Amino acid sequence: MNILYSWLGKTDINNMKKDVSGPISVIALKMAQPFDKIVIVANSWDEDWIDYENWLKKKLAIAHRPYEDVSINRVRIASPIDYKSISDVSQKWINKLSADSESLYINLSSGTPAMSAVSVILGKGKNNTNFCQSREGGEIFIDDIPFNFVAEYDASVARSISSKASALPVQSKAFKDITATSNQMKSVIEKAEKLAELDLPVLVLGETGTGKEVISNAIHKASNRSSKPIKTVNCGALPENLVDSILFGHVKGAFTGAVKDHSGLFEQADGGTLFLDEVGELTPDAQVKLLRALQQGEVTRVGDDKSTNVDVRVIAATHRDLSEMVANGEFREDLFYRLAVGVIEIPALRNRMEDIEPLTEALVNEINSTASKYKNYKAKSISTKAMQFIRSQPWRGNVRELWSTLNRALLLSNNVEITEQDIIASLIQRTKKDNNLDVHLSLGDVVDLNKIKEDIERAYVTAALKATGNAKVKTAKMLGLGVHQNLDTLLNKLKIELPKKRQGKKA
Ligand SMILES: Nc1ncnc2c1ncn2[C@@H]1O[C@H](COP(=O)(O)OP(=O)(O)OP(=O)(O)O)[C@@H](O)[C@H]1O
Repeated sequence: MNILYSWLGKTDINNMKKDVSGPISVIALKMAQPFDKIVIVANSWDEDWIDYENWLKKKLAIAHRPYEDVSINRVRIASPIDYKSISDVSQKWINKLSADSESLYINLSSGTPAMSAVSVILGKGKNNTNFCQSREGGEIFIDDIPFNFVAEYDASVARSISSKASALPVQSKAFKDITATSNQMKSVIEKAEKLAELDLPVLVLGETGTGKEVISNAIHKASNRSSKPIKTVNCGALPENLVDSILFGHVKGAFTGAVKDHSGLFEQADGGTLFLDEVGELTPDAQVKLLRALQQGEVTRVGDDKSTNVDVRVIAATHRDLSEMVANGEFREDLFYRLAVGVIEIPALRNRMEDIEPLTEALVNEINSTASKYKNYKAKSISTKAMQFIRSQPWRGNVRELWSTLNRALLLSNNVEITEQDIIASLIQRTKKDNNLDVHLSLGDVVDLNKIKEDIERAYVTAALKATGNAKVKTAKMLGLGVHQNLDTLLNKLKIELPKKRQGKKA
């Protein structure tokens, strides 16, 4: 039996809508030997599946090819660039289809580069797999990928096992200071440990203060490059006229002020790691320069006429949504795919509540130990009520905000046991500026202003109650309502009921 296996691509759908052949249909209709079965896997565009399947069947029937056994199968992946979930799905399908067929053809033209890469790696491990692609204009060709992945893989497994045996303690040590009690954070560390071993670019995502730099440094420390430097550059702070010089270096006399030869960060990180912090802030011009250096693996100092080869692993981090920036044309797609080979997403602290208490304890120990050098400093601990309060806070600035709040509380309070009040006094007061609504209305629009007002009131009252643990006086103060009776009026209007206070057991 001849089987065709493919991801469903956007081009396939778009072309179907124009009744024009796309990658899958070109291969299905033009391959010398017809397919007995066509298996398509997809994770989106559900609404078009039936149309697509019917359209393909019709085209096959017209061409007198088998058309009954065409199916689109739902698969779940974390994202179109998430290698782990793509590999899980592909492994299942490729194993099954390879066992069911004499010849399994895998279409590499549909789907994302990550999907094709995984298909090639998995398909190369089977003896009955062929890879095919289609070119614009309807031509198809069979790809003979002349590379023995299996032999290469065996050799690399042997290398990795021997390096693991000698490097294991170093690796776990690199991550040991990172508090990770929640399951979310445990899987972040697990992924980071795996990626540390593989010499691949890594993109670390997460809100500000979640620990992106800490994880990136640990990845470097746990990697085979740990004996070489990790160099950090804050891309948001790169002066536009000095980007080239900072990243690639310059020679004496290249510009006014270039009084001696200077190596750039790429050369300084040679053999090691370059950490590009806030990579989403790179200007378009700097993105082009960076991409070129990564593609060519060489850099040229400003004012020099020869280039130097560099061997640098790049770890990039950002709090911005890079995929959205790519979609909006603010970040180059080719650079994105180069950086986002391994992707780690660090969740916000408020979404991993189990970490708050152990983190607080670890940070308190660290602050106590640093402050022990002050003559009159006494080691502090956190009271149960203060810990409860800490757990109830949203920590919008994540671990960094928690750290600075604790630092202020421990250094400034005279209490050996830190109270809830000490923590409240140490919180940075944020003034909320949420009044800058940019509203546009067109003639004929109808707006229910009362409903909008009520939704806003409900959202703020609920959030404030959560933050204060339902304490009415504090909530009223937080919302600028004055006396707590005003809060009661608002709660009645919004029909929000507070949980009944527990009565103490009578003796
Ligand atoms: N899981 C953790 N365990 C212990 N300390 C942590 C953890 N996560 C973060 N920290 C501490 O929190 C602070 C902020 O971390 P880091 O600078 O890595 O955050 P970031 O995400 O890179 O922030 P930004 O986006 O603002 O650059 C640091 O002092 C770091 O040591």
